[in-house]
Amino acid sequence: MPETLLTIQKIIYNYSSGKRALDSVDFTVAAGEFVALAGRNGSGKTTLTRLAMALLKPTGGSIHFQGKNTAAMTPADMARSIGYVFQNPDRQIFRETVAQEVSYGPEQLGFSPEAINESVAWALNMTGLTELAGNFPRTLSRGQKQKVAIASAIAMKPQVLILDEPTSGQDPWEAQTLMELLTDLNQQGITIILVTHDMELIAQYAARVVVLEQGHKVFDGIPAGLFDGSQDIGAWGLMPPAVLSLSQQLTGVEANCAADLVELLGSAIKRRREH
Ligand SMILES: Nc1ncnc2c1ncn2[C@@H]1O[C@H](COP(=O)(O)OP(=O)(O)OP(=O)(O)O)[C@@H](O)[C@H]1O
Repeated sequence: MPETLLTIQKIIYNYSSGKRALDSVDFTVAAGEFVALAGRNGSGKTTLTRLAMALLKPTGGSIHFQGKNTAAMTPADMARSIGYVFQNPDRQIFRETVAQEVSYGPEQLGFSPEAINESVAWALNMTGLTELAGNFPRTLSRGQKQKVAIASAIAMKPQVLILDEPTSGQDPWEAQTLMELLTDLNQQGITIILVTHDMELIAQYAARVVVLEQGHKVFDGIPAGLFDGSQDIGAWGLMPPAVLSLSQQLTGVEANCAADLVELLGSAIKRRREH
């Protein structure tokens, strides 16, 4: 059985305004998972990930990483285990070249010069940025900047990567390339926690989805279980992916993505011709 990496137990978080953003949420993540964290605006997703990174301290409950209580840990401590990619890549890009940007984290963590070179080369290669190593990051496209942010996070060799809406503001092509990158990273053993509103991405890429609603966890299971009609997802501000609704109507079978729908329709047409 895969090792449990992150264990969030009965977490409560109140902002200083008195707003209770999370109320008794349990959330565990095992090594190698690809989990989506969904929920309407203000449901508590960012608060939960910021707690996991020790950027916030819980009002109640506990957070353990690999069995160790993180109460006394700082964001810098957590950065060794969990990489965080912000929604807006401009928030975390400030060095002169892509390579310098990506080497910043490993330098801060005290990697040896050899280890820095090795991890930067690996991270640039994984994200397809090797050719752009000498470029000025701010002149890159939004999708490329997002990849620089991901390269910077994975160069620290974290076990878990948390991404907050990484495809927002990207065209469908960039979004798909980015999701394929996350799938590759997951296959290389990096655990992925993806914060997203995008149900199409959840259906196509995530193995598990956790839904928050007004600071409560209301669903934790496989994406198909979220979209099979057994849950009142409209009450949580969610809509099933269009491709899934369409495939149910046209073929009576659920397709997770457009490619699956094309295949299902192709076989349905073939069967009809044969009869
Ligand atoms: N700094 C803050 N001070 C007071 N309340 C806050 C603060 N940050 C967030 N909140 C409130 O806490 C609740 C949860 O916010 P959070 O940002 O975690 O939600 P979210 O699901 O990430 O939303 P979004 O999808 O819009 O990013 C919301 O009601 C929000 O208004």
